[in-house]
Amino acid sequence: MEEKKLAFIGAGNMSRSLISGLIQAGYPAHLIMATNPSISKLEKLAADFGIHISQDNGQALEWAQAVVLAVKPQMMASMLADLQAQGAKLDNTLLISIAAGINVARLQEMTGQTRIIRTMPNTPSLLGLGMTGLYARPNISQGDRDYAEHMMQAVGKTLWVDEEDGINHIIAAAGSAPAYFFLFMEAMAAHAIQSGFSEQDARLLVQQTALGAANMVVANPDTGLGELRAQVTSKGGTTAQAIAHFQEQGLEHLVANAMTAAVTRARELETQL
Ligand SMILES: NC(=O)C1=CN([C@@H]2O[C@H](COP(=O)(O)OP(=O)(O)OC[C@H]3O[C@@H](n4cnc5c(N)ncnc54)[C@H](O)[C@@H]3O)[C@@H](O)[C@H]2O)C=CC1
Ligand SMILES: O=C(O)[C@@H]1CCC=N1
Repeated sequence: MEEKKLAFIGAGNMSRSLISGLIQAGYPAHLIMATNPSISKLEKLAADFGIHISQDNGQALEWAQAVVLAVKPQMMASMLADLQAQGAKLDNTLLISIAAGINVARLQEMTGQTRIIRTMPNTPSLLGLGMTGLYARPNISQGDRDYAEHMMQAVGKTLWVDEEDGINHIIAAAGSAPAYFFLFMEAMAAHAIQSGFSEQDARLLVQQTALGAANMVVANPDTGLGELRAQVTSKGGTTAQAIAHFQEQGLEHLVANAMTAAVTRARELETQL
């Protein structure tokens, strides 16, 4: 991929995931910078990955050819206003936002520029197993689209959406979704512990099964998810009882409602931030 000088503004969980994935994929550390108000996270990033660090967003902007906007959505407006008050110029930089709930129109207002790509990654990017949605308006060049796509492909899979609201559905299906699986695993592990397993053994049982199930899905692209489930579910057996219980309790409905709640919140943020 093209190797631009790339700055991450906001050195939190998601920046760490992306930086780690990029370094593992061979992106040169000397072409990456991260900024944060507090030094501790920065020092850890520098120690772990050998990247440049700075507490000065203006310095990062001056240095970088592409900038990942990775602060919390609620911090974005003030962070960008501070930058502009310092006299920082945003015009010549490709801006790649990973923030939930801030649309391109709002980012244009906040930055006074239009070279913006909106993305929605997720934390498994840390391991190169991310899933990222991307959206760009028609004004964005193919070169900039390719750069953002290749950057995210270095840390996982990518999917472009044609309509910006598609990003909100990516949030529900991928950005927020690792947490759904963690919640499910937490519930399973808690019950396994109640059944007498040690914490360590409960975690082993759950994590190895989740890993195996995910790999079964990946290894069998032509087999439907329902079919994979059916292969585990012997007629009159134990799985059938568990699945029947999930279905009687409305699991599908619950999942759909939870995903809708994530989309609703993303849209709500878009009107507030
Ligand atoms: N955590 C996740 O799974 C995902 C998060 N996102 C988006 O990524 C963004 C960051 O989320 P997280 O990494 O989870 O949050 P985080 O809170 O871990 O990281 C944000 C970082 O920004 C720093 N920060 C605050 N003000 C700053 C400023 N003025 N200049 C520079 N840095 C500043 C904070 O100190 C913090 O380290 C959010 O906009 C979120 O919507 C997107 C996809 C997934
Ligand atoms: O919870 C959030 O708002 C962010 C966006 C997707 C994952 N974390």
